[in-house]
Amino acid sequence: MSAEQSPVGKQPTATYDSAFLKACRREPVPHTPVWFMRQAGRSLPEYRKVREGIPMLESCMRPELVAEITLQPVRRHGVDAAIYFSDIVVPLKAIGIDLDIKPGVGPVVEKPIRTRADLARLRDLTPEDVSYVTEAYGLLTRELGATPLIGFAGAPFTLASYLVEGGPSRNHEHTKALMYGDPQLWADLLDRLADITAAFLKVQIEAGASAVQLFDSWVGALAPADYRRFVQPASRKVFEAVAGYGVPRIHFGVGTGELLRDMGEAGADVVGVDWRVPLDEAARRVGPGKALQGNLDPALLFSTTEAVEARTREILDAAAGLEGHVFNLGHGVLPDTDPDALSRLVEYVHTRTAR
Ligand SMILES: Cc1c2[nH]c(c1CCC(=O)O)Cc1[nH]c(c(CCC(=O)O)c1C)Cc1[nH]c(c(CCC(=O)O)c1C)Cc1[nH]c(c(C)c1CCC(=O)O)C2
Repeated sequence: MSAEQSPVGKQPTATYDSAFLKACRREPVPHTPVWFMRQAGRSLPEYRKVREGIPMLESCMRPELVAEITLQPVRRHGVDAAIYFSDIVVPLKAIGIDLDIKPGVGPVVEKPIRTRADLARLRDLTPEDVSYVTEAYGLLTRELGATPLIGFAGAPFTLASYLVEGGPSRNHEHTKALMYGDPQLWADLLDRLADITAAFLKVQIEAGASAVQLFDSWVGALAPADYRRFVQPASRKVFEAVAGYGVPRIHFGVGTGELLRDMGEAGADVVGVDWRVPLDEAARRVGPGKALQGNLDPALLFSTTEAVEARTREILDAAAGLEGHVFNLGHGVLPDTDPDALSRLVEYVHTRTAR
């Protein structure tokens, strides 16, 4: 399929032919593409500077600021893709859920969603609710040239966890109580969230996202049979809703070694892997027809350059037989990471894999 025939029709041929999108499509690449989850913000001093005095959610609603923060890691590290600067709770805020992102804590929901009556608070998302997103994508696609821009959303389970718990949770007790105790209400909640998430991804693709990643960060808390029964139908609904656009769909979660096949089967083209499962083993678990993304332990970046490079070589060796590989960390960049360690890593992967 050529760029001109691309169902989205907006992305330039050079973007379509980028190493990142080729790897996602399992085509031959000039070098292994690299980007980092949570590359925008967090460890960069230039990020802290532009964010000074501006609350997180407010910064997500200012198109010029969003564009600047999204571009910072591309300029600094030379990564092969940009990820749109936002947060997984932005679409929930946009439909009027009373939540905030507390520094050092994460998303906090004033009145958690736990009853059937609460479901009514989850109304449909329209493009007008997130017009600032469309505007920021417009600025970004002009600036980025051939560098693809990844759109993203939180998956229904991970969003439900924040909504039901009222904030970050280690054990997801309220979430699981609802899931096992009232399976019909749970299914209806996840279905609502699937519609909101799908609508939010559509806005991003129509505004110029070249790929999308669905973050199910906390779904590793579930056993495979429960994942298939309680979560997979909603995640599948999201992936199916955007299938027609033809942009690669990436799916990622932490601690999901036992769920990799099921998460792929939910409808992903690329399966994200954390550092607990080697990529060759992950490929056996996922099965044919999908690319993999991963999987350097983000904490390793606090070690020596030699240690980072030795482990990176092991990852690239394990990935050598894959149909497609996008190099990434096994979870997001940690806030105290030395930005130079990230730049060196990009350079190292590019040099090692140049063909
Ligand atoms: C679970 C999750 C969240 N948000 C996100 C996930 C999935 C990825 C993952 O598993 O890490 C996704 C996310 N959040 C943010 C991005 C930006 C784009 C990127 O660089 O990847 C992305 C992709 C910005 C952010 N999201 C948040 C910040 C920090 C807010 C601040 O600066 O005050 C940023 C830059 C806040 C946030 N938002 C969330 C948490 C747990 C926290 C607090 C912890 C933290 O500080 O990182 C929820």
